Parts: sequence; structure tokens; C-alpha cells
Amino acid sequence: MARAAHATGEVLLSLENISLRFGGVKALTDISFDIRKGEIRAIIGPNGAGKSSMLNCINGFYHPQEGRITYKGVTRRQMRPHQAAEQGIARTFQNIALFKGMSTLDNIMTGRNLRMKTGLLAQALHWGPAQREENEHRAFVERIIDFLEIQHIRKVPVGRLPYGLQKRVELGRALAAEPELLLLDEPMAGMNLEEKQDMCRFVLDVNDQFGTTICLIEHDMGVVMDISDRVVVLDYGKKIGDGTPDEVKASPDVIAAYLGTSH
Ligand SMILES: Nc1ncnc2c1ncn2[C@@H]1O[C@H](COP(=O)(O)OP(=O)(O)OP(=O)(O)O)[C@@H](O)[C@H]1O
Repeated sequence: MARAAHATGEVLLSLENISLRFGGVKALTDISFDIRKGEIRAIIGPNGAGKSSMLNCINGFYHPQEGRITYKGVTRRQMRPHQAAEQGIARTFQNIALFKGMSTLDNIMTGRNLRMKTGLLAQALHWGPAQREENEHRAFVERIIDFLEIQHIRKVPVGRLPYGLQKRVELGRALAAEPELLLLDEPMAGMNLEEKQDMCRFVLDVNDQFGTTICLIEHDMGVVMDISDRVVVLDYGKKIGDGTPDEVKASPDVIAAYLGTSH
């Protein structure tokens, strides 16, 4: 699928000369790339290449020792994850981070908290304005549930759901924040073929229908090459490739470091 036309938008996020160390371990060394508005941008690379560290820098979990991160034209100083979330950056995790005992609906509602204006006390007491606001948020969450085709599990505790559906609920929780930039850490990991196809369709639909910019880490090369506009390739914390799927696939450095492995 030729998606490169999407990749001509303005720059939403730019990373310049990012270096991140943990003691003596160089997780990222002098990495620069950007994410354009409206595109699907993939980060690939072998195990330990620095992909998750990169996402963690983007959403404020990690603070690189060197380099600059500019989001929507503003170069940030040190930033916390909740500030990234307030600015419209949401993410899912490699290991599902849901409340296992809570229903699908309630889990997705937690993604909505950031947008709730009334205080916790008012919400707990179901006071007039709080009740009205909660109804609006619930309606929004129901739309996400419809969109992700998970009506049948809206009341089921997520711990009882198969893995593929839990991943879908986690996507729903991230979407509930109405993100401008959605970071997906291995959204298809551990899925069977059918679950992967479903997830691919939802990722593409989120991008198309909501205009959400997406940056994803994914090991399945078929998926990456099919759905991404542009791909950045990391190896041992360094950037070794950056371009359209076709450009990356043809790069000798990438073939040697990544595609040539059994990964
Ligand atoms: N919090 C941390 N403390 C110490 N070292 C870390 C930390 N986070 C990452 N690292 C190290 O940084 C390097 C990059 O790890 P990272 O998890 O970013 O790679 P990855 O490409 O996401 O790997 P994988 O595909 O296995 O998830 C590794 O050597 C890892 O051990």
C-alpha cells in the first residue's frame, strides 16, 4: 500500500541529537528524526536497539542527557508524562497496562480522566454538573467502543479477555484521551494473524478517520512495511536508516543489521 502521500505534512515533533545513558549503558546516541502531522511513523530495530527508550523520551518518562525535543513548535524543557498527556501525547505499552479487575468500559473511562473538569468530590457525589459531564464522557467512550467493535465485552473485566482484545481495549484507553500523537509500543506483539489484521485495520482507521498522528514500535516487518509512511531504524542505540518502507528495505545497513537477522 502506498502511503507516502501522508508524509508530506508539517513537522509535529522533532528530535535532535538525542543521547540517553543509563550509567555506562548508552541507550541512545545522537538520534535525530521527526514525525510529521498525520503520518504513521514506525521505529524498528533488533532487541535492545533503543526503541522503547525513544518512546519514553517522547512522552517524558526518560529525560535524555543531550539533545532537543520540539513538539508543536515548542522546544521542551524537562517534561513529565502527565504534561505530555496534557499536550495530546498518549501511549500504549509493550506489556498491557490495564486494570485487570475493571470492565472494558471503566478501563477506557480512565483514559478520559485528563479531560474531566469537575473535581473528584463532585464526581463521587454525582452532583449536577459532574453528572452531566460524566454523561458526555461516557457517550464519547461508547463511540470508541463502537469504533473498536468491542460492544460485546463492554462489561467484562479485562483480565478475563483474550490477549488480542486486551490490546484493543488498551488502544481504546489511549484514544479516550483524544490524542494528537499516539505512541504504540508493539501493538501487535503476541497476536495471532487474525488479531494482527484487525489491529492493523484499527490503526489505519484511527489515522484516517481521526487524523491522529501515530508513532509505533513493531517487530512484524510485514505490518511495518504495510502500514507505515516512514520508518526509522535503530541499532545499538544509533540511527542506521530513515525513509519510506521501500527506501529502508533497500538499505544495505538495515539489511545487514536487522532484516538479515531472524528477528
Ligand atoms: N531504565 C533503564 N535502566 C537501565 N538500562 C535501560 C533502561 N531502559 C533501557 N535500558 C537499556 O537501554 C538499551 C535499550 O533498551 P530499549 O528497551 O530501549 O530497547 P528496545 O529496542 O525497545 O528493545 P526490545 O525490542 O527488546 O523491547 C538496553 O541496553 C537496555 O538494557
